[in-house]
Amino acid sequence: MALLTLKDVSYFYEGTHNGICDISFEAEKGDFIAVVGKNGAGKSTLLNLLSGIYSPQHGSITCSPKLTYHDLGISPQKQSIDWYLNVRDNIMLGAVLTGLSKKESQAATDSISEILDLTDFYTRSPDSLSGGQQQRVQVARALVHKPEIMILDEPTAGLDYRYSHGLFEYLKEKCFGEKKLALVSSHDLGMLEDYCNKILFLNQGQQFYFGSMRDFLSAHQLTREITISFSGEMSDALKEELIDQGAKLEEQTVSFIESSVDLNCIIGKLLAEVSITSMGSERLGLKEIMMQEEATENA
Ligand SMILES: Nc1ncnc2c1ncn2[C@@H]1O[C@H](COP(=O)(O)OP(=O)(O)OP(=O)(O)O)[C@@H](O)[C@H]1O
Repeated sequence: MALLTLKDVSYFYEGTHNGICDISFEAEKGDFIAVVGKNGAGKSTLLNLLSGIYSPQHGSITCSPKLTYHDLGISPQKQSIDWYLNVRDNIMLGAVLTGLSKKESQAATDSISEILDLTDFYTRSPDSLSGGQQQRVQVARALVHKPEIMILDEPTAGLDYRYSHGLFEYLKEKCFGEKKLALVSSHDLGMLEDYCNKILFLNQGQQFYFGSMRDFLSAHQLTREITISFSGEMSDALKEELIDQGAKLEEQTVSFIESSVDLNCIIGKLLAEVSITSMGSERLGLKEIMMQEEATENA
């Protein structure tokens, strides 16, 4: 049973063709959804619609059972910290505004602050913190009241590896353990690939794919990336030919997507000029798949 249903949702910024068009999907309790797409694909527009910041100009967004604003935890891309409050009060405000008592709010603030390692900054003003520390305050404020639906727009922006992983571990536990729903955009595709069970892939405001992350990856991982290492000097003509065929050339390696070239032909041409020292292949990651799909779609 879907918790959140989007049907043909469109939104365009006034006087432009920019925005999102005909987005439809159903999200269930326990889903941890990666919202991906390159710059300008429409991720923030969609997340702002889900957050209620914008209203659809066409189509509908419904929740079943009906939830209130307090069931949402929202961390927008643009920072929304109250600069005149200290760190502790900023986070606590997120709890108090959802109707928790002062005592409950204090306990909830301590709990999320422990997880995001913010207790040492409690009395500090947000503008005395680093960008990554401010981002953690904003995320803590969005999550402090343990919302049913978490809408996080680039929550790991500015976070180092340790905090990004800590946050994704927390979200994983909330989604898969406590059956809450999270929709998260990020340019850290490796992290999304590792943690999320579903993916919404937007391209130029359109829905390119929505479904299981595993299915999306395995449908594309039939192709592999081949990397050939060589010694010797390659002629400029061969370099140009390889690049024309979509190969990536580095110092002494050439790599390309298996399905996009005639492998025997490339090996023949390489052997005519250089010595091949090793050859390996790797399954494509989410990043390579998206780059490949966007290139095909936009060609
Ligand atoms: N306030 C605005 N007025 C007009 N156009 C806008 C506005 N905000 C965004 N857009 C345009 O709408 C499209 C979608 O933007 P959006 O911010 O949703 O993309 P995004 O996928 O979140 O990108 P990014 O990865 O860069 O954050 C883009 O073409 C963008 O230029």
